[in-house]
Amino acid sequence: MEMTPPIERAVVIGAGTMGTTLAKLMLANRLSVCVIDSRAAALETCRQKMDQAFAGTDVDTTRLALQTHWSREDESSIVIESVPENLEIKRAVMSRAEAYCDPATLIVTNTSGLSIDAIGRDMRHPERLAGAHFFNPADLIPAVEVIPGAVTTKAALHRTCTFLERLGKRPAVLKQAVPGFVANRIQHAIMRECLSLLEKGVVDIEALDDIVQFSIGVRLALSGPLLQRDLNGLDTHLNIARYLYEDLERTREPSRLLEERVAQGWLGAKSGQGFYRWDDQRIEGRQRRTREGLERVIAVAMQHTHEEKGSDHDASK
Ligand SMILES: NC(=O)c1ccc[n+]([C@@H]2O[C@H](COP(=O)([O-])OP(=O)(O)OC[C@H]3O[C@@H](n4cnc5c(N)ncnc54)[C@H](O)[C@@H]3O)[C@@H](O)[C@H]2O)c1
Repeated sequence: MEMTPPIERAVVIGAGTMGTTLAKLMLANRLSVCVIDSRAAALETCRQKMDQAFAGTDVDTTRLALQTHWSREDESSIVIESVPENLEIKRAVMSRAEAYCDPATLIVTNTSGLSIDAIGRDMRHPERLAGAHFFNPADLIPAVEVIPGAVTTKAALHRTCTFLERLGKRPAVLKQAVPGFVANRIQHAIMRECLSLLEKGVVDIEALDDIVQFSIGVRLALSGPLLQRDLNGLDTHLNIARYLYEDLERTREPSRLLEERVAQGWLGAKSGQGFYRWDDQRIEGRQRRTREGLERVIAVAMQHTHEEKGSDHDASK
């Protein structure tokens, strides 16, 4: 059987929010990484963030290359496209990728929900293109949704998953692509209902956040919704679904409340005002504590899942 060599080099396209944490993930896992961005300033910021993140550690940051131009790549490289969520920009990147990569180079797109087939429409070899949807920050969050296009080969999906596992990730393969994939569909379903409850005046902002965080939020850190419903009882869930669904928000349009806030420039932390008020100090503190907190929550969630797997195994003996 023909053997494909292991991936030794990651080429990340786009040095933005995601590209920077992707580079961090690669370096922390001792991989060479080349980050390509059309803006030199974005590359400079990426360099500063890597120096900051790995100062005083044994991580070799000389494995990081920052370029505004492409280099030739072979099958020991993976290209991870992480440019803005715009079909034209992503298609242009695919065309550059094909010009510089040999046909066996694996290419993945970090799109949050665009069609993989639409991104690969003009490619000569779209069979080696898959979706690999990371979550922010990519160096911390374990899950990665892996999405096949209509012509993606099983071998390309398998290579993508093997690569992700080597990075310590938990790749989960979708059977087919749907807009927003899985996680964003669920996140938007939750937010549609949250915004509807605010609009109807059922609850205020702080109370809503408190209820969600300290009820379903903390539970979801330990088990997925289906496993949780098993423990709760499917009959109980059905009884509630029977009377509740007719009252849930079903709008096909984004919430008016959201439209109004964005129209008046209330974009969240980056504009100083969203649902809450923000200043630089508050943002910095929140980001630092969130990162530290996430590390702890992820460790607890991993440990819990590990113990559960062990006890399931014991029970089946
Ligand atoms: N931000 C998130 O939370 C998040 C989470 C998961 C997935 N994503 C997805 O990841 C992708 C990137 O998102 P982001 O938030 O990092 O965007 P971003 O705007 O922060 O960064 C994009 C970078 O791409 C660069 N760029 C633009 N055109 C380019 C080109 N032709 N060649 C090279 N570089 C180019 C820009 O200069 C910019 O630095 C999007 O598809 C987004 O949907 C984002």
